[in-house]
Amino acid sequence: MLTFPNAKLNLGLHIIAKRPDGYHELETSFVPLPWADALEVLPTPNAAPDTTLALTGRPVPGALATNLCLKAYALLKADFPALPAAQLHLHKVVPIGAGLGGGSADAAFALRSFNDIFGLQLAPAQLATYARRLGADCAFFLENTPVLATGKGDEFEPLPLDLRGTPYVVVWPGVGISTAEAYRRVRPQAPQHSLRQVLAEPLATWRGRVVNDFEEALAPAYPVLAEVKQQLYAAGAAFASLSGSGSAVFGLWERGATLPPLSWPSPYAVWQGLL
Ligand SMILES: C[C@@](CO)(OP(=O)(O)O)[C@H](O)COP(=O)(O)OP(=O)(O)OC[C@H]1O[C@@H](n2ccc(N)nc2=O)[C@H](O)[C@@H]1O
Ligand SMILES: Nc1ncnc2c1ncn2[C@@H]1O[C@H](COP(=O)(O)OP(=O)(O)O)[C@@H](O)[C@H]1O
Repeated sequence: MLTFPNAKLNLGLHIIAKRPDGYHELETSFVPLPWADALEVLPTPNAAPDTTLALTGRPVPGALATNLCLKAYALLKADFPALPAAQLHLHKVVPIGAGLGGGSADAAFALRSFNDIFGLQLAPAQLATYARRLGADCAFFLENTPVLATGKGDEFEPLPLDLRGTPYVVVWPGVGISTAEAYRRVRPQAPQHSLRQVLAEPLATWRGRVVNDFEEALAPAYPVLAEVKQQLYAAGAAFASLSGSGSAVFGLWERGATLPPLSWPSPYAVWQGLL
């Protein structure tokens, strides 16, 4: 089974409080971004006993066993001991440590592939429970529709936000930022605006009102983030922001606008198109 685990963008991100379990209470929104890895999951040929993962494309740091695709398999195997072995191939495209949720997307798509090819018949709510155990934002990628996320960023409500056809540019500035490190730099605070309310207003009104709290917290250590954001505004973006805990910065243009030619230094990675 071949799937294309896509990335996400965060539109606004309020870090409201630190919880007793060490996680943070959030308010954010997730929208799917059509920038994707490719993940093939097959039953092993001749019923070979071991699950394998071949990696191509962008290097994924860490030991193979820590790859979220294999962690997804291990989680199901613990509950379904008779689960046959699988042969996985992940072609990594989405930058890592980018705030684009690439690892979480791989995990969610892997869970769904195991469910389908091995006929586990897990209902959507059961798959979401497994996904939450793999990462706070992982369950978003099962439905992949715009949501407002609260709690640890794992409780979702549908968001009536239709950005289809909106031109976007996503810039990864050649450096990854660990999510845990980014949270350590933030001072939680109550938000000034209700994100749901501000996102209900036109894109043209979002600048300065749809706020990602990680931007201020990361600015001293990563000045490149503000530089890229400024360049996107200079190029005519209606709204620009850091995604999640960074390091990717994106710009959104009004529907029908033509994206200007933009050039970025190596080793930046850039993706653009229509949402
Ligand atoms: C920041 C966000 C915003 O959408 O996304 P990314 O920028 O990573 O894509 C998410 O909160 C990331 O979700 P996810 O990447 O699934 O996080 P996890 O693997 O569960 O947690 C990684 C680490 O981030 C911190 N963490 C995560 C979520 C949260 N609500 N509070 C936290 O403090 C914890 O230190 C945790 O150990
Ligand atoms: N399949 C995977 N793709 C990307 N990162 C993965 C994967 N499996 C495990 N990881 C680990 O997850 C971390 C980054 O996850 P990722 O979701 O890309 O971060 P972010 O959401 O901030 O972009 C890294 O430590 C990386 O080694």
